[in-house]
Formats: sequence, C-alpha cells, structure tokens
Amino acid sequence: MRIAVAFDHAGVPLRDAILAAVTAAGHEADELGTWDDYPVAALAAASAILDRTHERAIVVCGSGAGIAVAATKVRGIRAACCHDTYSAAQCVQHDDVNVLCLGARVIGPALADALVTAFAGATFSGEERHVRRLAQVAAIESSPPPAPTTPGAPS
Ligand SMILES: O=C(CO)[C@H](O)[C@H](O)[C@H](O)COP(=O)(O)O
Repeated sequence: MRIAVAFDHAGVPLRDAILAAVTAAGHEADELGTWDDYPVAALAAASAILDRTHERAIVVCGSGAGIAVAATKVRGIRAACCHDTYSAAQCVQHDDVNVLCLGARVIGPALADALVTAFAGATFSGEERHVRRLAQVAAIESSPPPAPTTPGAPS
C-alpha cells in the first residue's frame, strides 16, 4: 500500500520514525513535505488520497488535533487522531479511517512506530453495522447544515 506522509513544523520530530515504520511494515512511504501551517499539510495528504495515488495517509502536527480537524473537512476523508494502538487499528477496522493523525508534542518515536504499524496493518472489516454507520457519516457529510434539533431518542 502507498501511504502519503505530511508534517507541519511541529510534527517534524517524528518524521524519521514514521517513514521507517511504514517501510518496516512492508508499505511504501511517500513524504509529501513539511509546511508551517497544519491545514496545508492536511490538504496535501487528503489530495493524495482523493487523487487515488495513495490509499492512506499519516499526518503529523504538534498535538494531532489541528491536522485531524483540517483533514476531516475534506469530503471523502476519514481522519482520526490516535495515540493508542487499539484505536489506531480499530479506526480502520470499524470506521475505515484513511488518515492517521499524530502529535509529535504528545508521543515519542517508539509509540509512533507502534501506531503506524497498527494502522497500516489494519483493514476495514466490511461488517454490515460498520457499513451502515459509515453511510450515515457520509450522509452527514453531504447534507446541508442540520437544523438544531435532536434527530431521535438515543438507543
Ligand atoms: O498542534 C497543532 C495543532 O493542533 C499544530 O502543530 C500547530 O501548528 C501548533 O499549534 C503549533 O504551535 P506553534 O506555537 O505555532 O509552534
């Protein structure tokens, strides 16, 4: 699998660990670059996926939060900031996440390696309940801003 990798200025400390982890996991890492502003890095990675040159991306800022916010604004991108290996795998298995977001001011290279390994090694389960929920997510993405009402009682 081809994985695009992009950083903002705060994400650079994890650069070497992430590129090495992608390669060690048996995938191809394409470094798109480093930008001062995290939205630009997020858009570069999202574009690589939407252009179908890459199946997934890993993006890194200081906290992982800002770059996740930016990436999820792009239609068709499912981005998640994960700093534990359970979430890094489950977000693909259940949520078909295609962009892993990390924070270089939060985690070190060893955990980054484990997270990349978990993310790259996971595949979407395709189970009906997850497909159904992803269709609901896609519907939210393509709808106009909702009226400020609660759509239904929680189950
Ligand atoms: O962590 C981030 C967003 O959640 C990004 O790395 C930002 O660039 C971060 O805010 C950088 O802070 P700085 O004071 O501009 O280095």
